Amino acid sequence: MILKIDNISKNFGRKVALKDISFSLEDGVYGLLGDNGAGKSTLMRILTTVLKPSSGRVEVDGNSIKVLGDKYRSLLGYMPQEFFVYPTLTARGFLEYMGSLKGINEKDLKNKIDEVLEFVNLKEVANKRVVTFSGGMKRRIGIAQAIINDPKIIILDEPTAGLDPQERIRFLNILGDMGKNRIIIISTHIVSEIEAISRDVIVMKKGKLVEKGDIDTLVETMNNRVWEAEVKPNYLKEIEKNNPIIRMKRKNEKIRIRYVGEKIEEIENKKVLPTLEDYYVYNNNKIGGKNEKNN
Ligand SMILES: Nc1ncnc2c1ncn2[C@@H]1O[C@H](COP(=O)(O)OP(=O)(O)OP(=O)(O)O)[C@@H](O)[C@H]1O
Repeated sequence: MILKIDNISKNFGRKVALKDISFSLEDGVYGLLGDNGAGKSTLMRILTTVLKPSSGRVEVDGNSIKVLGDKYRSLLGYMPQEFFVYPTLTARGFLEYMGSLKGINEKDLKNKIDEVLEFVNLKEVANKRVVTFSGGMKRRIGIAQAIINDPKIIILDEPTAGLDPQERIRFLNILGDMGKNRIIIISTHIVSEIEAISRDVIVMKKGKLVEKGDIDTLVETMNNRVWEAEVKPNYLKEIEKNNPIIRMKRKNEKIRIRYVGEKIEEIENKKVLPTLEDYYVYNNNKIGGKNEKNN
């Protein structure tokens, strides 16, 4: 299946939320990265037909999703950042409701519900009301409803927010497997999650597409640009002027840092292998960061 996003723009009044976004996706898991307000949710809402674009079109295998209508929606699974659940509904009741909305017949629905409850690790609380769930449990029931119709396109808006580390790993592993014959798009602020399960990443900034590419190739561009060093705390400000700091950890009276960019000759450095986070922070800082403001 090929999902093509062709010249999509979206304005809210005078606010330009998306500007001329174009790219194509084939089966696989894609990470969608971008700072707050970059336009990730707006793009996802357009892909799920919740919002109409101001201009441009989305196609599946050459057919406009506007023309496909319900046929397209039957291929979709969507977990928004927030969703409404009737206060009286139990987890099972909610999935019955969502499953019937998605046209799953009664005979298959029970098995399907058991399967997805097992998948998201909520079988034991199947008969508890969703309003009583913790944030992480609500996230998981959101994932369950998104996948109940075995969708070919799954769109998850920050699905791991509120999950504890163990649940997060379990969830990411299964998603990786599910991407073999589906298109899965996941937005997250946690760059390492994308690296763990996606081959490709889509980077957005201020409503524009900055990059779409193979993670390994993008990360390679950071070879010889990532360093670790131990510095005195009062030297940090100096470093930050030109080199974004990725991580820091106190070590006795010094601070151990990981930074990106040109090597700072005045300190002792260790060259380290780059990650997607290094790539993201380095490039995010360059485009629209300090450098652009100075122009
Ligand atoms: N309904 C709306 N009305 C007006 N402006 C909106 C609306 N929805 C989004 N925006 C604006 O469009 C821009 C993109 O928002 P969007 O929610 O898509 O970003 P995001 O990348 O998902 O951010 P976050 O990571 O914070 O969820 C923001 O400036 C936002 O304020």
